[in-house]
Amino acid sequence: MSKWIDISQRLDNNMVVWPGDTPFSYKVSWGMEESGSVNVGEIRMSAHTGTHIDAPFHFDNDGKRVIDLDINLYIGPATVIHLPISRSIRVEDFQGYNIEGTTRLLIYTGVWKDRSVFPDSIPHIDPGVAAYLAEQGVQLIGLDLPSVDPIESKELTAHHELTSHGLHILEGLVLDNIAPGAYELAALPLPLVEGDGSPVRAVLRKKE
Ligand SMILES: N[C@@H](CC(=O)c1ccccc1NC=O)C(=O)O
Ligand SMILES: [Zn+2]
Ligand SMILES: [Zn+2]
Repeated sequence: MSKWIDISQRLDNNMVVWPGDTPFSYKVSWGMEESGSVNVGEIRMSAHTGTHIDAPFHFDNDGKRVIDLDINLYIGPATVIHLPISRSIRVEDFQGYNIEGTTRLLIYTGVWKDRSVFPDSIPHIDPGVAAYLAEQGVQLIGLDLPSVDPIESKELTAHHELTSHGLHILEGLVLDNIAPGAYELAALPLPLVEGDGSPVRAVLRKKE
């Protein structure tokens, strides 16, 4: 059996987050000295920090919360493809890949090179891609980018289109050292009852 590979961003107090969003912070709020026995940490973060999933409630007041999402989509066979492009991701870009029957599709763009700076422009998912991928059987799309829409977008067209075609969104992956191919994925959200998103520990294992 090959080993599990971590494809998650590390969570530390210096990491970059969406412009204007809650900075990530971990601190020991109840230390050994005070408690007499243990260190107890406190985490403060946005649900859209680092490697995370979106729940439809993020962009739709009537949308599903994290607890309502089917956990089966976040574990299982996944295909990694490389689309090293800085323009938008279009239906044509998937020609030449056999993704038919792929439930979980992870896309490496390699565009977000310097992780110490939040990108001011990213390739977004073009209209039409959601319908095409849904037709191929894709139910989860993951990218090495902080969003599937342009950073400045307020309409979040791709988020809405993907969701209306039954595709679940996984963002902020680290796919730098991952060759294209067939893998197993695990990227489970936390059981956040009201969550609009959730951090995940995303891992991949090469299929034998
Ligand atoms: N759509 C992005 C997050 C996002 O749009 C956002 C995150 C935190 C604070 C503001 C945001 N968007 C504001 O227009 C995401 O899916 O993670
Ligand atoms: Zn998000
Ligand atoms: Zn998103």
